Amino acid sequence: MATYSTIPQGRTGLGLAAILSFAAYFVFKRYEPSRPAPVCLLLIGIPVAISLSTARSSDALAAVPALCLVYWGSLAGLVLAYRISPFHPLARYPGPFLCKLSKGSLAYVTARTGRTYLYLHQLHQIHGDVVRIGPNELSIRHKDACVSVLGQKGIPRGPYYDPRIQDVDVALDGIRDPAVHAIRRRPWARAMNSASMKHYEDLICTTVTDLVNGLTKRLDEPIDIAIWMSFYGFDFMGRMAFTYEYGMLKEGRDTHGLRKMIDDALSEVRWISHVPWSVPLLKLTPGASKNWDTLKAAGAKVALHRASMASIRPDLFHHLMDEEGHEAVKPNLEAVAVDGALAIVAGADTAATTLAHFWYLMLRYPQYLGRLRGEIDAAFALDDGPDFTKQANLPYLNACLNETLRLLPPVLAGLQRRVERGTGGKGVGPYFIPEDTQVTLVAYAIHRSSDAFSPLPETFWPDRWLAQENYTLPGGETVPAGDVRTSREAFMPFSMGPMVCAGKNVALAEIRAVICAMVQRFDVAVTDRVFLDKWEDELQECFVSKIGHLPVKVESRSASAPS
Ligand code: HEM
Repeated sequence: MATYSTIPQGRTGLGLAAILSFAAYFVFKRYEPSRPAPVCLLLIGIPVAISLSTARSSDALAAVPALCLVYWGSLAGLVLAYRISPFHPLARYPGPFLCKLSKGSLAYVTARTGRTYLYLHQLHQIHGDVVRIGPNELSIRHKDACVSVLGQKGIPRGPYYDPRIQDVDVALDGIRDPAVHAIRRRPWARAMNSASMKHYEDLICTTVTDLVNGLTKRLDEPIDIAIWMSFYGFDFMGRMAFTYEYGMLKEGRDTHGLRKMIDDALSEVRWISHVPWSVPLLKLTPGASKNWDTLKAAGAKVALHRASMASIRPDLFHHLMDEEGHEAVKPNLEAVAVDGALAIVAGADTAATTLAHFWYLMLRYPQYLGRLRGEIDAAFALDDGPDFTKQANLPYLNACLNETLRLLPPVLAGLQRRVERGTGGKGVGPYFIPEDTQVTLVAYAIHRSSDAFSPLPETFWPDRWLAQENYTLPGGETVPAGDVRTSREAFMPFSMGPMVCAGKNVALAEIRAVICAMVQRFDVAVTDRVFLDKWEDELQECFVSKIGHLPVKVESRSASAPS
């Protein structure tokens, strides 16, 4: 019996499919279509059209599978062969074979383990400062790359940010076009000016008092300090962003289930930034982004609640809604609601993670706490309210905080930029990056590179941030200043340049205030060292971090405390 491939029209059809797959390949390469309509047209429309036009009408349907197989097979073959060929512009860079073939490989690592930051760090240890982590993507660890990639004259965001494009509007952190981003960033700049900061400082004081009261009520009881730090982060952000009371510190529990909601939502979609073209498929799959939708709705609900109130005081919402009328075009509420949800995740979660990491490191290396406590005691009497300027200038406090953010930055990996087509390429540190290439900077790996931070780049050693003539290493050995390298230009926990964290100053102020208040009043003792041992093993990356539990006992500060 004649099959489709043995009849003359069939052979014509298969030949046509192979030829048109070449054409489709060039269309994909040149225009990178990502919308469902053109993608479906190119992937399904063409083989179906060939079968309809070449098969006898009675065979047309039966011919579709054979044509699709030939068409897709030759298209995939072309794409993969080019990606590993010596003609590819990134051919000379080392990296895992599967990563060169597809970003699906990194998406898989992220989905399965959440430890992409560690995987990329290890790749850099094997291959050096530049690793090919995708068909068109390089991860660069060189200390001089950060400013050229992220700085004022840096590179626009890459497709990693595309999944953040929401149904209604895109949050600030998902905007890739630098001009559009600059417009949307203006209200954030007003929201973070010095007048606004004064207002937030009052809110920090109130929230720190709630934290101290909450902990005082639970003295000597086992508590999870990581959870308490997130109560603080959420209570503060609720007040600061929306004049909203989450009331977690007062009640001593996650009143809105936010911690779990964020963990579930971000774990569910963490892989998707590596394969942003799959967003439309995800949207078509019922329940695939259920937790993410729940989180968005929770953020929007608080924003809409705030919208129902009059302009009462200069919270973040007041600026984002432009209640003072600075902008010619009034912002729409949906966009502000999306930015509000962003503020809760980007603001509350990151600050809480930093504080949890700080306590983990202090419990693991208690030798540093005494010196920190001595500095804080000398600067403030216990009853003094927080002096934000003084706190910002305490050298050892800032050294401990920087060292925490260096070793365990809340955004562990994932700052991606793209050298756009038509730019002719870009010099990044000592490298030339061809156009059409994505560049990823992994804070976790850069911060642990010995070119940027030495000696002991993997060790918690706050002294590296202090200006000294001689340094005593953790092991007791003394080294001259010339042997200590601390590359501030490679320190990027908040990113840098035009897309630097919009809440950096407020985050630092709220974190320092908590550390000062707690270190002066309490001793924190770990109840089970197993949790200290597990802490870094349980750390996962979901753009922000997913952290574990840290059970401790908080005690009233004893006279015998180290000082
Ligand atoms: C320790 C705490 C924090 C850390 C480590 C942190 C870190 C970061 C990082 C790495 C980015 C990505 C920038 C990029 O894509 O290049 C970012 C963006 C952002 N952060 Fe933070 N953040 C913190 C706290 C906060 C707080 C408290 C707020 C709000 C009050 C906030 C609001 C934002 C916003 C709005 C963006 C998007 C900026 C833009 O696209 O222009 N962050 N943050």
